[in-house]
Amino acid sequence: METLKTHAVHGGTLRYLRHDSATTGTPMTLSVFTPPGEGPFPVLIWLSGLTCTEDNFTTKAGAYRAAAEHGVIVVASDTSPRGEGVADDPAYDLGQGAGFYVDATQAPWAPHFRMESYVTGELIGLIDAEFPTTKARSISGHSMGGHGALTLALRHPHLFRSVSAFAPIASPTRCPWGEKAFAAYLGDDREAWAEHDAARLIEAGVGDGCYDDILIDQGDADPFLAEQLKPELLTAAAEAAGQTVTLRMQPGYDHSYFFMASFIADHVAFHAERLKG
Ligand SMILES: N[C@@H](CCC(=O)N[C@@H](CSC=O)C(=O)NCC(=O)O)C(=O)O
Repeated sequence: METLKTHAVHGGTLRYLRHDSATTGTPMTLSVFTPPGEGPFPVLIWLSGLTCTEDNFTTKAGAYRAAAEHGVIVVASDTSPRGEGVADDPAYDLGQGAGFYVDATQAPWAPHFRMESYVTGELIGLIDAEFPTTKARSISGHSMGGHGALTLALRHPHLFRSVSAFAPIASPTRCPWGEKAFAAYLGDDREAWAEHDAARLIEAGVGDGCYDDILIDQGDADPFLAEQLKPELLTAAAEAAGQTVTLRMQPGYDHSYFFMASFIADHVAFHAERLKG
């Protein structure tokens, strides 16, 4: 891994890094915060939303004071492969910056858009190899990244101790962002789509019993709430399946990183409690 920049923050160290990914076949960038001390430390993986790189969370979420206090490494991934030879779309909700944390099966996306394998395989392996980790890890994310955190945690429960999300796309098979991306990346077979839909996975009992609670914060002034995010589909599925989900509707908050900065410390504490047990 190549270190691009290093900053001291809250007594720890923040690094911006780049590596050549065998999974996506492209260079991938990320940031890693290590708390003060020698470690080993547990890890929180963060997945961002549409249009983001690793930088949005790193500069705007204000997560590192809490991460330093709790002794947690925080890793922020990019949201897709990028580069001149990588397929793209002019719209903000498809292609580069919009990888949706699935492995694409369709042309022209399939060769590089392999974000599920990247996060659950190569990224996690690299972090454990290069940083002083306990090998215990949790996952969280925002919007498209909230969908990614929930689905990767449900589909790979052996990898994660806990999962939380901010304003996640709760059921991508039932909203315009998800329908567009899944049709492009996964093709016409809606049964294949359901395997990457958090509400439908919970409904089907996937990940059953693996997480004692799933913490979700959602702003009630979020402009995407009714059309794209639909947290009620997640809570209905959870109730039917007997999965505890704590959905906190936060009055007056929108979809921005100001919302996340307001509650990120609660999420770090939620994960730290489960990572240390
Ligand atoms: N450009 C779009 C909306 C883009 C947007 O709001 N992106 C969100 C994530 S949305 C779901 O995945 C985001 O995190 N943006 C980056 C930031 O730093 O705020 C539009 O104009 O509608």
